[in-house]
Amino acid sequence: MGAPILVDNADLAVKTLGVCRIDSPLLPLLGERPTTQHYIDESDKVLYDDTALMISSRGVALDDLPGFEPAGPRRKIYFDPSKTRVGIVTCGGLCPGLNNVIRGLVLELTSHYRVRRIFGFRNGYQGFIARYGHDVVDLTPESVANIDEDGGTILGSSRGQQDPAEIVDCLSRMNINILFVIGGDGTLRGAGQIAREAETRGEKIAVVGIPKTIDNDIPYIDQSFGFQTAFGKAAESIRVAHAEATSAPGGLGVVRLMGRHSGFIACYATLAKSNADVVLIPELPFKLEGDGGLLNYVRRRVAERGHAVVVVAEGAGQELVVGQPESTDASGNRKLHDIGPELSRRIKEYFDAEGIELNLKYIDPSYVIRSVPANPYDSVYTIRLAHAAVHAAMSGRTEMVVGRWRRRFIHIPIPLAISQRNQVDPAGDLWMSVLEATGQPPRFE
Ligand SMILES: Nc1ncnc2c1ncn2[C@@H]1O[C@H](COP(=O)(O)OP(=O)(O)OP(=O)(O)O)[C@@H](O)[C@H]1O
Ligand SMILES: O=P(O)(O)OC[C@H]1O[C@](O)(CO)[C@@H](O)[C@@H]1O
Ligand SMILES: [Mg+2]
Repeated sequence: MGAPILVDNADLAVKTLGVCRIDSPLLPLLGERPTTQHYIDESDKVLYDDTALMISSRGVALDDLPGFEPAGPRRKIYFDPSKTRVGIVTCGGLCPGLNNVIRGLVLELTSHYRVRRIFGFRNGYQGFIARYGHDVVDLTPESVANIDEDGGTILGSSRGQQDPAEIVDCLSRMNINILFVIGGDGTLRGAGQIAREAETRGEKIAVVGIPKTIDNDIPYIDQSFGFQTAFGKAAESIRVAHAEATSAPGGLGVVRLMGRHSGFIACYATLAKSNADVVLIPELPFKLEGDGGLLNYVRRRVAERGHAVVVVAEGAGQELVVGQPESTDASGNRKLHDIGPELSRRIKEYFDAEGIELNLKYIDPSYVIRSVPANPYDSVYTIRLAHAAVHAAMSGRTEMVVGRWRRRFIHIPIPLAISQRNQVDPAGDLWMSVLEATGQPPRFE
């Protein structure tokens, strides 16, 4: 049986604004380097398939094998640096490393390419829209020098739909040639619209994204920046919950972590601090009642060990919260019901009804995990993504994001990056590791 063919070369082709005629200022650094494990030449590609079955199922010649365009500096670039004007914007929820990306972009643009004008647009896509009255910020090596020491984003962020035509009007008025967009799936949808609006008008504006998501829900990326910092911080809450639970009779810690549609934070935080007994993720519905239900399992676990810790991702068990109104945020994302308190209430009720002592401590680190500065791993990762984004934009790539696929830095067309959501695969080895670490059954049903 052949493996399914997921994408082909047409899906992976990145748009360019035109022929590159200008020698890159980085040329002296580039030399003649062959592709190795540590470097990939611009003429090469990073293969999409990496198993023999996937490759053989295509029945194609090597040239036709789908491969991502590698990131990195090009020998020829599209934009003349001395005349290039750049914009940077951050949108959506916070993520560790946003300031690192801004800093990395500014330093690479100025130090190597000698770009002179870089504008920071304030408060997400609102920053382009005149009626909001947000000033633009001049970004210089001096103004970004130490911003990586702080969480958040010096530019501010926002949610809420803005008109791509108005955004392109603004970019044209300001003669901006390159726009760097740092944001999640919604932001990248917006970035795609901006790139296409510019294209329709015949404007040569490169729109390059740096995908941001603590939920790690953007596909075709090994892991998103800030994710490691976020789950590391989340793991501290699991440790706290465990300490509380083990220090009281009938101790139970319930930890609610972010993750709307993807349970990666819950899984990784649990594996990082493997003393949770149960992990609940949005990808796997669960039943509370009955022999195979969660309540019975938690009761048994507390009886056997004297304590237990339950980790629940915010998008898990939404169907269990009834009678609350449905709503959306400014960007149209569904606002989730708060599963943490509801789950705690149901567990308490159950233990009360069974007449079993319970000392439940509820912990929700909430925004703490995403507003902290990037850890050293994410600091390295963000600066490398920023470098890759600058090289891509200067060479005229557009409607694309930078990413890392199997440890290689690559270019991903925006339509592909927003084509689906990255989720924990209940049949995959990550979830298997979670089951191994917690000892919980594969399903509560
Ligand atoms: N479907 C869409 N089409 C065009 N633009 C969008 C769309 N969804 C969101 N946007 C734009 O992207 C911005 C950010 O979107 P959103 O609030 O969904 O955050 P996000 O980028 O997905 O990040 P997060 O991971 O925090 O949700 C919004 O200000 C909005 O203008
Ligand atoms: O409260 P806010 O800022 O709208 O964002 C909350 C959401 O943003 C995220 O952190 C993603 O950016 C989700 O995990 C969370 O549900
Ligand atoms: Mg989103």
